[in-house]
Amino acid sequence: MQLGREHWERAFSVLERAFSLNKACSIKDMKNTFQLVRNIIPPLTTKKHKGQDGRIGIVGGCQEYTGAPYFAAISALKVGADLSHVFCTQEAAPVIKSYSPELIVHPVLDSPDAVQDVEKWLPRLHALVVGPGLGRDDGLLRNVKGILEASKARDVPVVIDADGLWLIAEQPALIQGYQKAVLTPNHAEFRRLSEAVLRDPLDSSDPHGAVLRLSQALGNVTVVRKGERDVISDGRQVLECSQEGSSRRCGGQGDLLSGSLGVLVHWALLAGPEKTDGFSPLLVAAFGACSLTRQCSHQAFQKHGRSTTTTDMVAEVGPAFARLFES
Ligand SMILES: NC(=O)C1=CN([C@@H]2O[C@H](COP(=O)(O)OP(=O)(O)OC[C@H]3O[C@@H](n4cnc5c(N)ncnc54)[C@H](O)[C@@H]3O)[C@@H](O)[C@H]2O)[C@@H](O)CC1
Ligand SMILES: Nc1ncnc2c1ncn2[C@@H]1O[C@H](COP(=O)(O)OP(=O)(O)OP(=O)(O)O)[C@@H](O)[C@H]1O
Ligand SMILES: [Mg+2]
Repeated sequence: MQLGREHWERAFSVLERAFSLNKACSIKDMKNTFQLVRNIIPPLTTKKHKGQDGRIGIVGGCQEYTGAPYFAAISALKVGADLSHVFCTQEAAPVIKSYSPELIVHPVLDSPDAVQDVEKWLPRLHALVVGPGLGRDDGLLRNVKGILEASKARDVPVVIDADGLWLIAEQPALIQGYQKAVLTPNHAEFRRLSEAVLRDPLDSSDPHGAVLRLSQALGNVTVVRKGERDVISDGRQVLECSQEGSSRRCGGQGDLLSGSLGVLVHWALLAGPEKTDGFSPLLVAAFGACSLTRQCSHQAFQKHGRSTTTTDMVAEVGPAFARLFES
């Protein structure tokens, strides 16, 4: 299909808004970063079997929070994963199952055998997203510590979000130097993490530097600081994503981001650095998830305005993905 001038002008302005690398970057660089995300997306063919495009696990879901793991898990499927597992507490499981028949739900997180119960699934999972709706119960966090250690031992990529970041702020050594980890803190989580790791009050005058320093202090773990602009760093490079989103700040948008990122991390690592042109695959995956989440927010807000909720954004994942990465 021939794309018209208007399409390219619109795409160009999206790219301009969406990308900057350490403040200095050319238009070519901007186009390239979206192109790098496109490069990691596996083609849809008739030759694949179920599971090949992603088997993602979400660790979270407790008495108080059932929406967060649902949003993360359903977003992973909508981005293009084949199977999405949720490992949650016993009482959260029937609730999460009832939201969607598409999710595989394991009521194991508060069992005495939680670590073994999750560990036996690890060889079949491509990435874990740890934290959405986990809560801060000491017993659950002890189990999650064991799950993280088992994931590292098996080289499983992990995205750590929400209450998973509470655990990392308490015990940064758990993730120190693990090259297949991405942390996705919001405003409060970033402050907590940064002050715990760097043992200094957060310098709010230098948002790029603050993310760079945290990533370096954690041994080049990739950090995505969400906010008005998302700042992403692997301790070597800094990317900023300011794709147009919306002014709605309803809960759950970060869960959509972390679930999407679980899939993109798997795709990026599978594609390898030759497809990401010298950028770390995890940086490219993170840029993809940030721009996708913000585009979902933008599209949902255009339809629903102030009443926009995360469910409306989930419905936009397919169209937003196609618009950003497949047009
Ligand atoms: N439907 C659900 O089940 C949801 C559950 N959630 C879960 O709720 C738990 C707690 O997550 P929270 O994100 O509330 O974490 P926290 O309990 O650390 O709270 C963060 C606080 O920071 C404030 N804040 C956020 N952005 C700010 C900014 N820019 N400036 C100043 N203050 C700011 C928020 O109002 C909130 O009070 C997690 O397990 C999370 O996954 C959320 O994901 C939202 C949806
Ligand atoms: N002020 C803002 N303007 C535009 N987009 C924003 C703003 N703050 C956050 N976002 C976007 O909203 C999404 C979620 O970020 P947020 O900081 O709300 O995460 P969160 O608090 O973890 O969400 P959740 O409620 O799922 O836990 C990200 O894509 C981020 O880019
Ligand atoms: Mg969150």
